[in-house]
Amino acid sequence: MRSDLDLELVALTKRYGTTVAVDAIQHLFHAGSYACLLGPSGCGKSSTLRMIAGHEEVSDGAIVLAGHDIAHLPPAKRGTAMMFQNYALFPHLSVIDNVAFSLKMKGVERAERRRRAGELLDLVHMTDFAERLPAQLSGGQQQRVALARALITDPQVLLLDEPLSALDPFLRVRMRSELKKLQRELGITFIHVTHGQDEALALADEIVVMNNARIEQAGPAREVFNAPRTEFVARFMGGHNVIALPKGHFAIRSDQVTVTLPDQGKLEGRVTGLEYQGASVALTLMTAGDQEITAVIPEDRYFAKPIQPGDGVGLSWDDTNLHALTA
Ligand SMILES: Nc1ncnc2c1ncn2[C@@H]1O[C@H](COP(=O)(O)OP(=O)(O)OP(=O)(O)O)[C@@H](O)[C@H]1O
Repeated sequence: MRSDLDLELVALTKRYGTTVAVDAIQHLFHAGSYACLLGPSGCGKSSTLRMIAGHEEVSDGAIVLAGHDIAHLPPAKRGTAMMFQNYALFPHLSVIDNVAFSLKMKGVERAERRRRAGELLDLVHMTDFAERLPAQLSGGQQQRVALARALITDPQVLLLDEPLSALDPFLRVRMRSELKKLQRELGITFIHVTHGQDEALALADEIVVMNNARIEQAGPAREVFNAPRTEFVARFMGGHNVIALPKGHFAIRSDQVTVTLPDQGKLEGRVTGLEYQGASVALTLMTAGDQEITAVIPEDRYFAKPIQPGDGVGLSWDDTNLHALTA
């Protein structure tokens, strides 16, 4: 259902000289949703985000927020705010002055901007650090300050460029659940750029997969993971095999491939590799037709009847789990 605060990209294009970084993309971000722009390095994610923020000029197309084309407005007038990868805090300003900065630029008087900044610091649990300088904070704390600073303008859309990439893996997982919680509490649209599939699956209501300057597939996280439409999406999301069958190319999840006795499968193969993964075991198999297939088996099932590299096996699946690929 469309709402007044949706954000729509209409044939949005970015060219740098002869390089087309974003090629006439079309997309509707529903108001209040958490969207992840996902794709490999160089696919055009950051250029898209920066155009929405107003930090990159639009070559062609429109960016419609709340019914108005904001593509040519200055960043502060768009109803969007951006949180940068390196947080971009002012090193000489205290935490609270960093957060209040954009209100100062707008001419809001000191008492009011400190009150508002205090509220935002409370929201991100950083009240106790209000008078510190950014250099006296950990990476995770700096990130909270950067979030508060972006949110102080009351944006309808918060844009986050790889917000978790500077954090260590443990903190990354913790901060990602905090981001999700914050988005739910605020009820505004978050658009989060990442090249991490796990991050996108964990956070997004909607995943927008980009490849070569275009949107390859967009939809709810579960749908994009379970029903990839192209070979690129199947491989990039991971956890899938792409197999060529007489009727065409199909994706099937590795945990939906079963290993049988050699003459009982749909395809015959040989085990070429074996990886213990804790809860499961990943078997790499080469079919008679030279296709590499991975089967992920629960570890108890594997150890009840272990098979070894070199063993001949059959491979089977439920045909309803095959997803036809269009490219
Ligand atoms: N300022 C620029 N001048 C020229 N080309 C650029 C510029 N910025 C980006 N590009 C090119 O545009 C394409 C898309 O870049 P972009 O940064 O949007 O991709 P990305 O998906 O965000 O990549 P990454 O994950 O590495 O940040 C790339 O081919 C890149 O080299």
